Amino acid sequence: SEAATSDIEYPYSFMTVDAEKAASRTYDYIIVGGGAAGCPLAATLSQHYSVLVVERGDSPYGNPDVETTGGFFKILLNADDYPYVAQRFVTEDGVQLVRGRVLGGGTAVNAAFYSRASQEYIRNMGWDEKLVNESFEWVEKLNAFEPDELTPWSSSLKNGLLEAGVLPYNGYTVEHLEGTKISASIFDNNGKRHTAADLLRYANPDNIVVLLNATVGRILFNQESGEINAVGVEFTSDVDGVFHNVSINQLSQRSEVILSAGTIGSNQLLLLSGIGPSQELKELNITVLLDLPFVGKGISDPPLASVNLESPKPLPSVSVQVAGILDDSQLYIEGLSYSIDNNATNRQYIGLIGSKVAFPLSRGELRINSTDPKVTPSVRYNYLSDPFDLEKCMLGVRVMANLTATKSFQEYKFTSSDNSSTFQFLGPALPQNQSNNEDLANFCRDTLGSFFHYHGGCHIGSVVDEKYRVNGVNNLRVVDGSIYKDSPGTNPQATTMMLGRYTGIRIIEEQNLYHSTS
Ligand SMILES: Cc1cc2nc3c(=O)[nH]c(=O)nc-3n(C[C@H](O)[C@H](O)[C@H](O)COP(=O)(O)OP(=O)(O)OC[C@H]3O[C@@H](n4cnc5c(N)ncnc54)[C@H](O)[C@@H]3O)c2cc1C
Repeated sequence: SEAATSDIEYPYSFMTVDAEKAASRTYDYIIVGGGAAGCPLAATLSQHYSVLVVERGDSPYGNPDVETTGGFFKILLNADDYPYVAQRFVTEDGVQLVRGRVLGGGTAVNAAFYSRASQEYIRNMGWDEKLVNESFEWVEKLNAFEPDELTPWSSSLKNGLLEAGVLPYNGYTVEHLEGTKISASIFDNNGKRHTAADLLRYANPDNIVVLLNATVGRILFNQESGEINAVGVEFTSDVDGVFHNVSINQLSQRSEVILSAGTIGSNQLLLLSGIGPSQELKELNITVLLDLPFVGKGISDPPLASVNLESPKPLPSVSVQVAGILDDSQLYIEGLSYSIDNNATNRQYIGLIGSKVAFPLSRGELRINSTDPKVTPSVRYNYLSDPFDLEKCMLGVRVMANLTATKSFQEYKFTSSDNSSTFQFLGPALPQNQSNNEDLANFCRDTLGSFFHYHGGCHIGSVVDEKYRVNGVNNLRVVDGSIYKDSPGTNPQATTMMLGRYTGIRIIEEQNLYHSTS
């Protein structure tokens, strides 16, 4: 399919595909990637500084796959052909994942569940709790909606969790609370998705340019008196097909390039720019700018075990509305329903229950094996390699078995001619005997998947400092899910959008401090 052309009307006056024009001036901040973190960060910085966002994907607005609830499943099925809104990749472990390739990033292609990280996580990140709360509220004003009703599958899940003892019942809340809760969705009650791109409504339109269909290939630097300074980025535009360079305002000492290209994209861009483990870079003939051995190391993705039950009655396709949080927040039980078109007359309705190990100890690594920024690097998460993760996964399978044994799930059984009723599974059946550890472990391995909450690789300390500035380089920060060593536990988008806003405010504060002391 064709890339966007300049005559498409965008809802924001500052969105453009005119690469030449966008690159013809300098900016205080160049943000690479307009995803969950990049959009709120850009909107916030534009209140005081000039900002360019360079996003490889197109606009999410007017795209029914992005904007409607049913689109989510289509995205998962169709994620492949360039330049579709999602890009499929398969990890070295063999798990199929996708990445957003559209303004809004993951928030434009995800399962929409909106839930804040726990107070404990916020404290462990060293974040200021007051500013965190204000930043969450800022996001939620535009992007978080209380569902006015639960769909049949979500109701069964909620009631089943309560019957199975995942207590207390916390009702509707965006807070992280142990027990069973309904949380917000980034779909509103008319079924319209609100991506992180909506947070650009907060931007100062005179101070921001959002360039679409433009893929950054590397960061540009100058080196003076032994210092490495980021000065801009090089990108290619899908519209004019040529390379462009764009620079930060080098007269201002505080201008920066900020990577918000997501866990895969930000690690990849550091490596493509010569910042990373020197041996790996040399193997690809990339000139080493800075040997930073931990770039791409320690990445992680919470493993998921799941069961797919066929439903005897139609179920609407819906994303996640309910979560059971248990075992000291180590386990998250969530579910959704979808349908499969077998042929014109036969539609299969499926309810999925997934159990996620929230804080896995297994770690992996990301390596580039191509110098083409459009090619997803090779990633290995080593899912379930740590015995702790397997143990937690097995516990999750027991919970799912208890859940399906509750009254609330009996209506999903099929009755046979001899009047016996059984579940029909799409994929592996839940183990019959929950005390057989081997069966439980096999179920974890056979159904191994992901809710796409992968993160890490630019960890605080080893790659970036506590303000997310890349160690050993001036004017370069990373602000997105790649800074998380541990996952936010819950589904990460709320925390990552909050992080964009939070860091924007922090940068403005740093600048004010700088101006008032200089
Ligand atoms: C299928 C799926 C379902 C999910 N379900 C949920 C859910 O229900 N709830 C939840 O909380 N979270 C969910 N998530 C996770 C959540 O969406 C992500 O954690 C979050 O979007 C990550 O934010 P980020 O800012 O780190 O990266 P992203 O949001 O991925 O943003 C990165 C952006 O950078 C752009 N980019 C990358 N490389 C380049 C480059 N070289 N040049 C220019 N631009 C570039 C990308 O196109 C993208 O727009 C899901 C994710 C997926 C993929």
